[in-house]
Amino acid sequence: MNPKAIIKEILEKNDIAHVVFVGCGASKADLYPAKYFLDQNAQKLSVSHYTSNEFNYATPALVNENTIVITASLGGTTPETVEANAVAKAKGAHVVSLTRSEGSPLTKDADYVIIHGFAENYAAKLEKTGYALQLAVELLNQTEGYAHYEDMQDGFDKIYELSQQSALSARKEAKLFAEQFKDEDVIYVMSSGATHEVAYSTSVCLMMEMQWINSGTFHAGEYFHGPFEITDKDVPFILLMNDGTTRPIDARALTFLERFDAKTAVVDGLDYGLSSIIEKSVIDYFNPFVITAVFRVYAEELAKARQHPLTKRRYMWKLEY
Ligand SMILES: N[C@@H]1[C@@H](O)[C@H](O)[C@@H](COP(=O)(O)O)O[C@@H]1O
Repeated sequence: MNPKAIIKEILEKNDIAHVVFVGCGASKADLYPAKYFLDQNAQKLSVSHYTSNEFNYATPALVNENTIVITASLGGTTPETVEANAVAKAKGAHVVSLTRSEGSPLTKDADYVIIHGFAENYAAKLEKTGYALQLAVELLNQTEGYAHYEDMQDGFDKIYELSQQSALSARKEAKLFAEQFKDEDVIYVMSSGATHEVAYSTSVCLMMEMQWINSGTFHAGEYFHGPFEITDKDVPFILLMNDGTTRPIDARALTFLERFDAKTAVVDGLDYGLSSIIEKSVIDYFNPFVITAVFRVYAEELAKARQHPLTKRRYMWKLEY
C-alpha cells in the first residue's frame, strides 16, 4: 500500500491526534524531515521522535489508538526497533514500518509495511526519508489540510533524480574534501532546519561508526552557545547548508568559521539547483535529500583516502551487546 492509502485506511478506523517517529541511528535521523515537516505545519497533531529504547522504556502516555507510530529499520532486525513495534501495538497504536527487508522481524507487529530501496544507487538511499515524509504529508493533508500539498507532490516527483545527479556531480569536490580531511582526528558536523539530523547521522554513522573518527554534532544555531569556543585556525568542521528558511542560521555559522580560518567543508543545497526545481513553499523539506546524497560521495572518498572501508566494524555484528 502507498502512504496515501495507508493514512486513509487508518483514518477510517480512528481519529488520529498523535504521530510518533521511532528508530535508531541513521534510521532515526532519516525520520527527522517528516517530524520537522509536521512540527512546522501541523496546528493540532502532536509530533514526537524517539530513539527506539527511549520509546520502549519511557513510552509516552499518548500512545493509544489515536496514535500512529512510524518506525524505521533498514535491516529490520535492530532489536529495540522491533520491540518498539510490539510496545506500540500493545498500546493499540497504528504501526507503520519502513524497511528494506521484506519479512524481517520488524514487520511482525507492523500493521503496514513499506519496503524501500537502499543499495541500488544514491537516490534509493533516500527512499526511507521520502516515504516517512510522504506519510507525514498525507496525514496532515487528510486531517487538517495542507495548502502546499501539490508542491510537495511535485517535489517528490523530482527530488530523487536531482539527488542522484547531484551525487554523481560531486565526485571532484568529494575527492578534494577527502584529501584535505583524511588525517583529521576529529571532525565537527552541523546543520539546521530539516537537515539537522543529517548532520547527526553524518557525525555518528559516517564519521564515528564507519570511519572511527571522533566527531561532535550540534545544531548550527547551538554552535554559538558552546561549540564555537573551540573554533580556531584549521579546526575541522562540516557545515551542511540549507537553501531555505533556516539558511541565515547556517550562514551565520559559516561567517564565524571563516572569520577564524577554521577548516570548513560546506555542502550547500543551493549549489545543486534545488531552488530551480522545487517550489519555495516546500524547499526546506527537500534539502536533506540532496545533501545526504552528496555527502555519501564525500564519505566514500574519505574512506578511500583513509583506506578504511565504510563497512569496517570492530563491535557491530561482532559482539553481543
Ligand atoms: N549505521 C547503522 C545505523 O546508522 C543504523 O541506523 C543502525 C540501526 O540499523 P537499522 O536501520 O537496520 O535499524 O545500525 C547502524 O548503526
